[in-house]
Amino acid sequence: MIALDDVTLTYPGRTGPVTALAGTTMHVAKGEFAAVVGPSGCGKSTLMKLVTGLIRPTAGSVSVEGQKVTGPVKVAGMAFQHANMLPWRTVLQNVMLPLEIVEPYRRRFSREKGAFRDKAMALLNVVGLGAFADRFPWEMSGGMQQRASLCRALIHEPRLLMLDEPFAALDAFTREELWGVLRDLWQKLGFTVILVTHDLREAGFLADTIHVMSARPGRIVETRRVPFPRPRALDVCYLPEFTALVHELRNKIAEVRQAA
Ligand SMILES: Nc1ncnc2c1ncn2[C@@H]1O[C@H](COP(=O)(O)OP(=O)(O)OP(=O)(O)O)[C@@H](O)[C@H]1O
Repeated sequence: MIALDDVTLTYPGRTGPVTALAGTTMHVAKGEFAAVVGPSGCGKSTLMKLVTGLIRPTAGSVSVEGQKVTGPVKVAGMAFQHANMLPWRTVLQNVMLPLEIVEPYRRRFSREKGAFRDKAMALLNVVGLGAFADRFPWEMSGGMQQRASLCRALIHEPRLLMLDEPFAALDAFTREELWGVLRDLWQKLGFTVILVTHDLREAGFLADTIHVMSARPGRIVETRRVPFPRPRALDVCYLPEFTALVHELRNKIAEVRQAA
């Protein structure tokens, strides 16, 4: 579904060119949950921008669903570390926002507002926010806002969900709660995911495949399949095999940081 082949990305930079990625190759199958981990500044966000078509590769190719990426990718939904809810809109209105912007929903919006509203409410119910639809974001906790942000990313039924450290700003308990929310949404809706994270336990719990990047200029130095069967419960994180996986990933990242 997603293919990066031998991708190089060089930013012009204010004090001279900065090569963020060099020779990056990564493939993600349809419906797969992929995680990308690596040292700080290795180009993870750059990789996300390339897949969503916000920037073009300097060399190599990026394709989504067999189509070369040449501009913003319509099949993708996105969520980031900060929920970035619009404070003057209620939670429900925030979740419905993409339907006012993204075609083909945009042209149908005024006619089908009732049906769209039902769709947004259904998603809010899945993430446990049904009763909070008419609240404003500033009346809710960070975890609740991040749940709403996942709904907003999924409201236009994207086939690809791009997540750039979506839970990094949350406390450990809320983060684990949200892992469960994301796991359930993914199992129910079947989209493909690329999750950028610094949290190796998060990657191990959620992903089918974990791609480890080298220090800048980033490339994928290892791809690990996560062997734990699904559906996964949080208990999986306490298995010795899980701890061993996290250790191996941590060692690999330490190694690539030292090599930089
Ligand atoms: N617009 C830009 N111009 C110049 N350099 C940039 C630009 N954007 C990113 N970079 C540089 O490219 C490298 C990769 O950046 P990127 O944000 O993709 O890394 P990252 O892995 O997401 O970082 P982090 O883990 O800290 O979030 C960094 O060294 C960064 O300083």
